[in-house]
Amino acid sequence: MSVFPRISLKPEVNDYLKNVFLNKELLAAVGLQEAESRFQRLLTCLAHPPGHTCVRASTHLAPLMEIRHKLEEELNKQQMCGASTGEVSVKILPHPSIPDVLLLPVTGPRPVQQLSSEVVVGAQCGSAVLRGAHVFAPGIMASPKFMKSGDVVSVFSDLEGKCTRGAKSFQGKRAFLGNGVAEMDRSSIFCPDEPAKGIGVRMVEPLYQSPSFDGVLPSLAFLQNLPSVVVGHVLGPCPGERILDMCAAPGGKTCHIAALMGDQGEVVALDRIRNKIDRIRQNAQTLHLHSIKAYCFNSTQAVNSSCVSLCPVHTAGPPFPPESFDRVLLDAPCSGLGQRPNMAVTWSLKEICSYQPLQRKLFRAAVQLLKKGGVLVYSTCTVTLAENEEQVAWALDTFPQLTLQPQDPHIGAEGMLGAGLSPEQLRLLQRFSPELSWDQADMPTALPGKANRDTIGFFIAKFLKN
Ligand SMILES: C[S@@+](CC[C@H](N)C(=O)[O-])C[C@H]1O[C@@H](n2cnc3c(N)ncnc32)[C@H](O)[C@@H]1O
Repeated sequence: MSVFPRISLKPEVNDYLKNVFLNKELLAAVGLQEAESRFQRLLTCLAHPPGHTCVRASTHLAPLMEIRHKLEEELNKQQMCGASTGEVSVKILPHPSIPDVLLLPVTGPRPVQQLSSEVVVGAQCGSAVLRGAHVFAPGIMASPKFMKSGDVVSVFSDLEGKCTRGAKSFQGKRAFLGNGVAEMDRSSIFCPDEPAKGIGVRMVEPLYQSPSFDGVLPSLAFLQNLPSVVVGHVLGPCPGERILDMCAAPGGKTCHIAALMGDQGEVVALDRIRNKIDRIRQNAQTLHLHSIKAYCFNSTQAVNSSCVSLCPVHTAGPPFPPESFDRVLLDAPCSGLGQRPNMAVTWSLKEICSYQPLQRKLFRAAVQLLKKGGVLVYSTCTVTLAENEEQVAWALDTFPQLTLQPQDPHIGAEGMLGAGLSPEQLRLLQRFSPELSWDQADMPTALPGKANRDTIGFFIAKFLKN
């Protein structure tokens, strides 16, 4: 049964994306029927959560199997206390080829009966609930007039952001997420004097079942999408190196890089949004990582060409002299169209298309800041050609000193046709394309086999500066 049949897009965005997936090169290679079918599968799978929860284990602090065991104990304890949404004992599997990844199955959609008492949450909160979270009070938009702690309610996601906070009911476009028990009265959730914090509704019958990780072994288990963990490994940082993470907040990849270096060396993390810098620092502290230096800075301006040899390299913050870093990660701001689950994108085509120029400005800075012989990794969590393969074609044209490099691990698909790249170049790219296997006979039905294919949409390119 398909509960959220398709992601909802503005018609102009739908047409744009359809043209991407039905581009001439791809049509010539796979034919109209297969290209159409991939696009339709994409729209369907984006609305559903991946079939697993991916945990990056802090193997710089403890061996993987010890973390796996502790996590199983904790999550099973939670279930026995009735605090979790699960019914059967939690089984955690190590990823077959990535040494710091643990996988937990997500099951669903399950048949759940809708109730008359309804709570409506924002779309972002709704996506988190579909991935195993409880409903946190700030995410609640509407609740019944007399809702008391202990009431059993059905939870819905407001797909178009049209529900006003504090509403008593909502009839707009929404999706059912499952049933839960209110942990707060309505008056506390919408208290005008003090913003509500903590769990507002504890999910007991979620449509998609997976353990809630709220506060579980925070220093040892970090929730991260599988392709994002792959990025850290592809970058391949070594102890003692100096690494730049140009768009770093909230710091998931920054912390992974520092962990892979055994916390030896320096990881410089930049982000242009001030309050997000605290998240990077908090995450670094929670994961006991000391080699991270986080700065609020616009990375398009991170190169200081006038201070080539004057500035002491390892002490100053941004801007940096050219060729300051051994490796650079550009995990670029993007249109985010690969994110799952995502039931509705309300952005206009203009917004979707606004990222390519910014990504190029950031890329120029990245190339300048990288030492000769250094590695640059470019990644996005979107599915357009304009932000992925076309950027690679532009980069290879603009910077003759860059060459594409093989990636390790390479567990996703190759790059997508449509940007004029050669078959050899496409093979060096890594695109996570859930639509290739969604609903197909060759999709493994169980973990760990399913994990590499049933991911968010994501793109990774690795360059060497010669
Ligand atoms: C895809 S998110 C990064 C996610 C992060 N790498 C992680 O793994 O946790 C992109 C980030 O780029 C930041 N950003 C956007 N424009 C920027 C700029 N000009 N300079 C620095 N950061 C920027 C955004 O604030 C956002 O946090």
